[in-house]
Amino acid sequence: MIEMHDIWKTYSDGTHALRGVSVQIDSDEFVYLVGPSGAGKSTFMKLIYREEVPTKGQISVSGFNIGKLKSRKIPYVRRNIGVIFQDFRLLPQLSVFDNVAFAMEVIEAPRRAIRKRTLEVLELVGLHHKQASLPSQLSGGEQQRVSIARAIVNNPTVIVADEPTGNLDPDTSMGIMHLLEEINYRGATIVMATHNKEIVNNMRKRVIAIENGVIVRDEARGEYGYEI
Ligand SMILES: Nc1ncnc2c1ncn2[C@@H]1O[C@H](COP(=O)(O)OP(=O)(O)OP(=O)(O)O)[C@@H](O)[C@H]1O
Repeated sequence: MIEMHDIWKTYSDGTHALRGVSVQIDSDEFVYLVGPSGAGKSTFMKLIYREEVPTKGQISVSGFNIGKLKSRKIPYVRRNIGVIFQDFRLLPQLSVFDNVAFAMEVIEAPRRAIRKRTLEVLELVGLHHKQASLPSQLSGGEQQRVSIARAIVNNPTVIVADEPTGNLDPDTSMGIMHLLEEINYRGATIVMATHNKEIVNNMRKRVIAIENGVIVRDEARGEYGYEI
């Protein structure tokens, strides 16, 4: 569960990226975050995975008041949140297996558990057979599936995806969406920022629209609602 109460985010140059956002997202939800460029979507997501802290207001994720978290607790909370980016952000010198395993190594999981779980999530994303490849040897869709495997390997309760299909063609994008649906079905909350009208209109889910740092629309089975 994610709760924001009167969240304001003002960057150091005075930009008001979010202006009084209040929202509740339940544990089983899949939410699309839409809105024009510069509306505040990435900022909304960064507050969830604690890349940024709010200037004002309260935010809690899975019961943690993450705006006011003690620094020693940050790694513990972060492992409960998987993040997926448009540009994949894989480590180019590491194999597919090691890119995924790395996320478990940093939390000091036991070696055998790392091997078992890494192979399990690579199977889930359909890349078991590519475990020894380098990211540069994969297609864009395959690289995104590795980044999804990395995001879910520690069993997070929340997945934040910022334009996950932004660099992918329509067919590959649908494959990624089905994978995210499966992960949601298995119990993770998913918040996904997107400019992809077809996906939002074809896979009807809750849509939260942000404009100018304010939530202007919040619909249970919403539409994209913008022309581009
Ligand atoms: N680190 C920063 N310092 C100053 N201003 C920032 C910073 N990050 C974002 N902004 C500004 O905050 C506002 C919201 O940006 P944000 O990245 O959240 O928008 P967005 O909706 O994700 O846009 P896009 O769809 O283009 O990714 C914009 O005006 C942006 O220029």
